[in-house]
Amino acid sequence: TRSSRPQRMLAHVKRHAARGDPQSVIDAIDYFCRHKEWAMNVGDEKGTILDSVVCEVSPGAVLELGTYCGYSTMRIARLLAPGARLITLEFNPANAAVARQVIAWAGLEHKVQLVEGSSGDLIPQMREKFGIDSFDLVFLDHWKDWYLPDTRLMEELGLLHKGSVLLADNVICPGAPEYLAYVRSSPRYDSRYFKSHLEYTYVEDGLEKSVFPGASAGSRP
Ligand SMILES: O=C(NCCCCc1cc2cnccc2s1)c1cc(-c2ccc(F)cc2)cc(O)c1O
Ligand SMILES: [Mg+2]
Repeated sequence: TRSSRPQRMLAHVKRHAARGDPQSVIDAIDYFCRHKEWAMNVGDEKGTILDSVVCEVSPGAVLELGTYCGYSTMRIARLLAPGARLITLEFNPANAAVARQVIAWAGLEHKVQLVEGSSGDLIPQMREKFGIDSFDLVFLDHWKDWYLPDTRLMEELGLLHKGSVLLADNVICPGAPEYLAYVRSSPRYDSRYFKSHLEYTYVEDGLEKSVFPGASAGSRP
C-alpha cells in the first residue's frame, strides 16, 4: 500500500541527515515539510521559541503531549542536561513507530521515553510507571480540546510544582480557546503569548507559556 507522509518524511531523513546529528535531522524534516509535503511539526520558527524556553527552564523532567514524528521531541531532547528525562506520549501507533526511528537516527533515544496511548489514561500513571514526582516543563501539542482537561488533571495529581512551565502549541491555529481563557484568566498564572506562524506557513499561530503558580495560589492568604 502507498506509504504514509510520516514514512516519506522518515525516508527523507535517512537519505539526507547524518546519524547521531540531531540538528541535521531537524533541518532535513524542515526542508521536507517546506519544500515537499507540509506536516504538523512545530517547525523551525516556533521551534526556536521552544528551544529558548527549554534553555531558560533547563528542566530535569519534561512531559511532551503529542510526539507525532518526533520533531519537537528532538528539539527538546538535544538541549537537555545529562540525566534529564523527556517522556513523550503518542496516541497513533504508526506515528509512534516513525518517531522512534527518527529519534534513534538523531541518537537521542537514551534521553527519551516514548509511550503509546492517550494522555487521559497515561498521565495518572506517571508516578507509578515512570517514577516521576513532578514535571518542570510540559509541552502541549496533542488534541487541542484536551489541553485544558489534561492541565487540570496534572494540577489535581500534583504533577506540577511552583514554577513548572506549560508551553502550548497552536493556541491560535487550530486554536485552544478554553485553555487560553483558563491560563490567562487566573490572576496567579503568569501567562505570556509568543506570536509566530503556523509551521511552514504565513498563517498566524503562537505558543502560550504559562508558569504554574503553585497549588496554594488562588486561595486566600
Ligand atoms: O492536531 C494537531 N496536533 C495534534 C495531533 C493529535 C494526536 C494526539 C492525541 C493524543 C492524545 N493523548 C496522547 C498523545 C496524543 S497525540 C495539530 C494540527 C495542526 C494543523 C492541522 C491542519 C491545519 F490546517 C492547521 C493546523 C497543526 C499543529 O501544530 C498540530 O499540533
Ligand atoms: Mg502543533
